[in-house]
Amino acid sequence: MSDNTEIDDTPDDEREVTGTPPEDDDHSAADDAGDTVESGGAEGGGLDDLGSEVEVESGASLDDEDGLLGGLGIESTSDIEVPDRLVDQVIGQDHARDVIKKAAKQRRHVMMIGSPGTGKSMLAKAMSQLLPKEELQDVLVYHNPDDGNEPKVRTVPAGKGEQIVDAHKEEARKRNQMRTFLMWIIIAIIIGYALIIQGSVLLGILAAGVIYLAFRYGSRGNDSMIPNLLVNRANQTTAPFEDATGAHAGALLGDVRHDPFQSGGMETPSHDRVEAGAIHKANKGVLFVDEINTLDIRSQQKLMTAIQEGEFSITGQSERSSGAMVQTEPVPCDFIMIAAGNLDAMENMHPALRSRIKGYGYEVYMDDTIEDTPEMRRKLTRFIAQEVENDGRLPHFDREAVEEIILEARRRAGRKGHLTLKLRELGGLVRVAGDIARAEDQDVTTREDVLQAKGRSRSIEQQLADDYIERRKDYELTVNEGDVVGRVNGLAVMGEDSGIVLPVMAEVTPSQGPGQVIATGQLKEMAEEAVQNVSAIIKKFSDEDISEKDVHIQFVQAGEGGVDGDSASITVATAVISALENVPIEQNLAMTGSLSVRGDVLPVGGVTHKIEAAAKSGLDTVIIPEANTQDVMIEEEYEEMIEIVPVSHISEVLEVALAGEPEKDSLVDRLKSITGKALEREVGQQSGSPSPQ
Ligand SMILES: Nc1ncnc2c1ncn2[C@@H]1O[C@H](COP(=O)(O)OP(=O)(O)OP(=O)(O)O)[C@@H](O)[C@H]1O
Repeated sequence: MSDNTEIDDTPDDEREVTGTPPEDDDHSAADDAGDTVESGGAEGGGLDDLGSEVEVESGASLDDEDGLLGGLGIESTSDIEVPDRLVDQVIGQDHARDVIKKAAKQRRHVMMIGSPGTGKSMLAKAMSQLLPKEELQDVLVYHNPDDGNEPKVRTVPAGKGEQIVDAHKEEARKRNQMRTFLMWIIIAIIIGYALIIQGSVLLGILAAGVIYLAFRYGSRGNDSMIPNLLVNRANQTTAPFEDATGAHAGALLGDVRHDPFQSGGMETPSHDRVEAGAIHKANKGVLFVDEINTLDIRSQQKLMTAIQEGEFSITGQSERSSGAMVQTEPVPCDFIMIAAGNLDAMENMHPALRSRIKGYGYEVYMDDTIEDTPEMRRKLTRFIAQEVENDGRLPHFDREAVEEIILEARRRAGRKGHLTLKLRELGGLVRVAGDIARAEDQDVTTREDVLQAKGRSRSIEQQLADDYIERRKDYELTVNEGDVVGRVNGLAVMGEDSGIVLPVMAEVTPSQGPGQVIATGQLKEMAEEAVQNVSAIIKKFSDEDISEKDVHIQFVQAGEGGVDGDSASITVATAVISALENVPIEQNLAMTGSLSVRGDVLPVGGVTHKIEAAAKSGLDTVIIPEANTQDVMIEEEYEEMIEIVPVSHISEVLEVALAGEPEKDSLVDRLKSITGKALEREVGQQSGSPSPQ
């Protein structure tokens, strides 16, 4: 199979998978051959062909589309042929891939916004492979005899530059040979004259020295005729790809080196000190700038000029250097720019540069996840093959190892029915697993290796979170049994992929003046909002008005972890109700959820990691928002350890979390007896807003 192979874009539910490759007269392999720019949105790899090309394992049927490998009948990833073109190696990101193909054809700029490791620079590189390499040019800088500080710039077809420089060098060499020959003749004559006619050896040596120096420095002029090959595109197999991420002005826009001698015959001619910037090296190719907002504003402005003009003179970037005196004629920089970054990058980039890209190009948002279909699982299998082949040293993965990686891709998606597209990180797992197998001299990487790799390739946050959980156990800080008034085990996330138990304590005291919410640190705002939201509910169901009391909230050891948004607001509300009513809370449970003013429990992020943290901390029940149930993808080992209770209303939270029976007619009693919908209605009426249907 090659990049020219048949491509199956048919949706899974429409395609019948059989042992023979699907036939498609309109899209034959020959159609794709030689297609440099447009592939009609098709993707290479032809994974659906695999069943016919590789031996199908007994029992592994291609009709088994629900299998983890999407029905692929392979024994290991070595049975998969990796497409040659980078654009065909991209997994998912269909929109971005189509845009790249279109933009390559139309020579448009592209802005790609999205999470790290989702394939932005890979696509940019892929674009450079789609551009015609016939247009590539070499750039030469020549000495300008009229103005030494304004070197001349000339372009020639790729490969010609070297020939021109060689020809000049040869000419200079011949001229130097002639001069040297002449010099020695003159020296011989002078020495002969001094010895024979004048009879003075000293005079002869002095005269010879003077002549030698005169010839030596006089001949330097010859070198100044040799042009400087600023951009050399000889032997280039694709259009250039230049990564200017984090480049300082000189590396981006070109520079002229300082010359300490500057005059007196020792100086280096200015054209020889000119250095190309990434914008010039990217001429006729792709300039990729990640985190574009980190470029200083001056560089962004100049980049904009370069985009507009398609050429940009090179000058010394340091004002105090002699290079600043030099400014070349305009140097071509006709590149396609791919600006990348996360959402912040977009907000902080120079508005004129942004509008330039917007006006003359495309903007793409990269996907973090993709729907989990048999087709995608087949592609993920190919991804593993790609990573193994690109590394060059790793053993291929057997079926079970591939299955384990696909399960991990599901887990990392954090969304039911999806697979992660943060493939750099997943590729990291593939490499660690492969390294483990290699260290053991295995022929293939097995499921065991992947499981070991998962343990080893934990992020810093995961390691910190586990350490934190262990330390809390050591100091017996995690309370996981009995019941306590005003204390609730909350849950928080650390980084992107780990959770911790974050207890919240509340105390309600009479206030001297108007009541306040007293909480410290960055969580103060969230605590205040949570208390405000719960106060409407409390007011409705009791004679208490907590706005007349001081509510103290403490996030125990919150400095060690983070709370995302308001994901601890049901925790705060429960702790406040418990403290106010003096009703204890079960300590064997933890909770996460966001509280609305009407008492609804709204979805939050990182539930899987939070649930796992609760299990690791020895808790046996966890309350999560009902809307998050579809996101739960905890590891098998935790499934037995913890019961997950989905809730949609604060009344259900209290039902589960409060210990013992509340006093008749108390706030808690009333709250517990009311269903979510009824409470919604009552609070809705109280606040004068219509209740939802
Ligand atoms: N969609 C994808 N398809 C195939 N491989 C991918 C994809 N996304 C990432 N990878 C793998 O991850 C590696 C890193 O991806 P890449 O550098 O393109 O990410 P990025 O989005 O540019 O990230 P960053 O913004 O951090 O530079 C790639 O070389 C490739 O191995």
